[in-house]
Amino acid sequence: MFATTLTVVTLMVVIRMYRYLSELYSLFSRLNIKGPKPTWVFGNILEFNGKDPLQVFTDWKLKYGKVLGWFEGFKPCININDPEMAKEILIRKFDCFSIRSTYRPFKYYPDDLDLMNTYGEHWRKQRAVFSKSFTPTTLNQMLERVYRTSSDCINALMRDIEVNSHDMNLTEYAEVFHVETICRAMLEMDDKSLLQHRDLILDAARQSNRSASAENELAGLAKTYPGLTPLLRHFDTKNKESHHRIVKAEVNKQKTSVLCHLLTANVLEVDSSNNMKKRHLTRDETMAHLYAILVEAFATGKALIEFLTYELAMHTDIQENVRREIYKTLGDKENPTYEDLHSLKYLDMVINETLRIHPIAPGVQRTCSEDCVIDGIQFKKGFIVRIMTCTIYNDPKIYPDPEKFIPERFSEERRSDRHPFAFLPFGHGPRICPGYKFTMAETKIFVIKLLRKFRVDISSQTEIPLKTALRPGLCPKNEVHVKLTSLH
Ligand code: HEM
Repeated sequence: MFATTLTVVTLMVVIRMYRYLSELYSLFSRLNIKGPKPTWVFGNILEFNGKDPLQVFTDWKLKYGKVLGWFEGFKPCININDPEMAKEILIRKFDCFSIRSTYRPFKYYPDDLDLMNTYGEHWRKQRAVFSKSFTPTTLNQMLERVYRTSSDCINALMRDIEVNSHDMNLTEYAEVFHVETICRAMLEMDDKSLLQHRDLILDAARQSNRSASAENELAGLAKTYPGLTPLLRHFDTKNKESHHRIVKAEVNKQKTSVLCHLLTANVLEVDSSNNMKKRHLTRDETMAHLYAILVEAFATGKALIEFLTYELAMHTDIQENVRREIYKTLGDKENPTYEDLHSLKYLDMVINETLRIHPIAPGVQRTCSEDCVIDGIQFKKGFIVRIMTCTIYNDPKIYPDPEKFIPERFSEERRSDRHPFAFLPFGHGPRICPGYKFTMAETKIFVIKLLRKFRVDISSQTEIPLKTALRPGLCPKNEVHVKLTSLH
């Protein structure tokens, strides 16, 4: 009797599973959305084995067009390879796509409260507070502290070039420059606190990005099968430990900029009697924002400096144009203001071209929160939607000779000929990266200081072409080496 019941139950489970899976994996053909054929349980993830994921996305675009559907394990995903559709999703239909799907599978409290991971009313209120940390006035105050850090970095390079026969491992300096910039400029840490906390912060940022890296099989498994995350997170030990260390660390609460703003800002809320009341951010909300700044800003900003310096070394004529613009626009002014930095138009173009060729954020991700139709395509609640900036950037119809480094593509004239959503290095719409003005300013300061002191060339150790990895943003896979020669 028991054996018969067991057989019947097993059979029913198998039939249900079969029905569920055949319905799931035929979803896109029923919706008339083209895409690679999925295999059961794995979906299309096996196609990434041993390949560059961005190349796989490009190949799919060439084969299936501007919108395609595929499966990450059991999760239905749609890739958007078209600027107009990107605009619909990020702006016009924002209410259906306001949720960001996570790309850091292992999160620890209070990360759930940061901007990356929240949505709805909570996100809207926190975002309003966070954005106010980056007004022109606060940016100018922060930049003063970036100058100090960049001067320290350039002095260290000056000191070390003799020892290293001019071949420099730029990655080491970019990492330290970047973490010190965040600590000094955004958290207004003094030298003593910096000495005390720098390594802790550096370790937390490294571990968080390592944990979410495409090279980490544990993260891959958790992203593909989110149901396994509670089990898998037990193995994410280094990231968890460094996260807890930093969340518990006491930060200087008296004199800080972004931190000070977050500590004193108010959010408006409706209380139980339906009255509006103001309240400060909780300690955990503040900590969540600070942690997000550290890990988001760290890897992206460091990668931008590495990619940019590599391109300047590869194209010394462009480097010379940038140097000329710096002297022509700023003269000998050591510490230009935020507005001065804005007038370096050619440098802007060089940075933008760097972000096009090396898309640090190769996609902008959303989860569809309600069924909707765009351009005849049916988006169902729960779909993961990725706007594939990388496939738009290497489309020869949008960017002719896409493999060539041509800053002039970003002149105002040439930009106005293109779709405004053909370039989205920091996303777009209400969820656009709140740190982009700071990043652009910080990167420009680094370049100004670097090019005033050194000529940058490739060295015998420069990897050409540069190999890249997704950790979780696009970054150089190995250390970036360049040759520096003092100009004085
Ligand atoms: C090269 C540097 C950077 C790149 C390429 C970059 C890129 C991006 C992108 C593509 C998004 C998603 C936007 C969207 O969904 O529409 C984003 C969001 C975000 N970024 Fe950045 N970012 C950079 C630097 C920074 C810095 C310096 C900070 C720190 C202040 C930061 C903090 C954030 C936060 C908190 C969000 C979430 C915003 C929200 O959902 O409301 N990022 N970033």
